[in-house]
Amino acid sequence: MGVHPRLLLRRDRGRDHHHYRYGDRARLNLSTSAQDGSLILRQKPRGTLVLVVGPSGSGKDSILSGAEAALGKNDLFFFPRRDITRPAALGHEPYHSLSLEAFEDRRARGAYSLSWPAHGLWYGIPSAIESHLEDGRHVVVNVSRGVIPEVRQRLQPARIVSIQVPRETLRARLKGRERESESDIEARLERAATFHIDGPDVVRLQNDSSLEAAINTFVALLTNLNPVEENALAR
Ligand SMILES: Nc1ncnc2c1ncn2[C@@H]1O[C@H](COP(=O)(O)OP(=O)(O)O)[C@@H](O)[C@H]1O
Ligand SMILES: O=P(O)(O)OC[C@H]1O[C@H](OP(=O)(O)OP(=O)(O)O)[C@H](O)[C@@H]1O
Repeated sequence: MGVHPRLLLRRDRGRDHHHYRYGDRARLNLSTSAQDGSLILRQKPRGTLVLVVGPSGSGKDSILSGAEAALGKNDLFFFPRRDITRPAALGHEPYHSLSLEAFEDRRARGAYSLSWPAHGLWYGIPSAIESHLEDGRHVVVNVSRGVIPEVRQRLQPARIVSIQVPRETLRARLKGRERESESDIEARLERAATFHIDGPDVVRLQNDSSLEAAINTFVALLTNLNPVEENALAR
């Protein structure tokens, strides 16, 4: 005999509707009709995990921060803070700075949904994103291109927004940012060419003209997210 998943019932922060969950994927919303008081049962879609990826200096943080300014107060979206083993307040991304020891401890205790090393640092995305996704909220975050396979396996539906910038523009932007040394900049330019990102869940976003134009395109994409058909991903 097969094992049936548990049916979970929870009231959503005092609001006038309930969520039912059956197994990992099926979520049902039960609410009351304002017109005649009848009960309405709807399937609630899981939120999409939006990965902003691209080489160092391509504008990930700038585009994310513009989108957060536009949508951060909208309850349909969640923009998590990353944990980074980098000293505090280097650059404009509002991250949570911590020591390598503290990071390893948190990682061992399951505090991160995703984590990776890059540029001599460790990065972590808090595991809280998973309950936001389950609640139907879209989670938007800057990650390494290296975590894409894991996300495709474990955290569907996902959308990968790949930021595109010509190499010489990248070099000029990294110099202008004044966060890294010359040799760090060269290493980041080398790394820029090491990933090839493709698939039906990938959207390419050019950031070679004004930042405002790129932010507007990204915000339009976020407000029109449609899940990619799962069978398209399996191909
Ligand atoms: N469209 C753009 N035009 C001009 N400068 C930009 C543009 N997008 C980003 N920048 C600048 O380029 C630098 C790198 O951007 P940043 O957002 O830090 O990139 P990333 O997070 O991908 O490393 C920053 O100094 C930023 O202000
Ligand atoms: O594996 P890659 O795709 O090359 O990415 C490496 C790292 O670079 C980015 O971080 P961060 O925003 O701190 O660095 P950046 O500002 O220099 O891009 C990205 O979020 C990864 O953590």
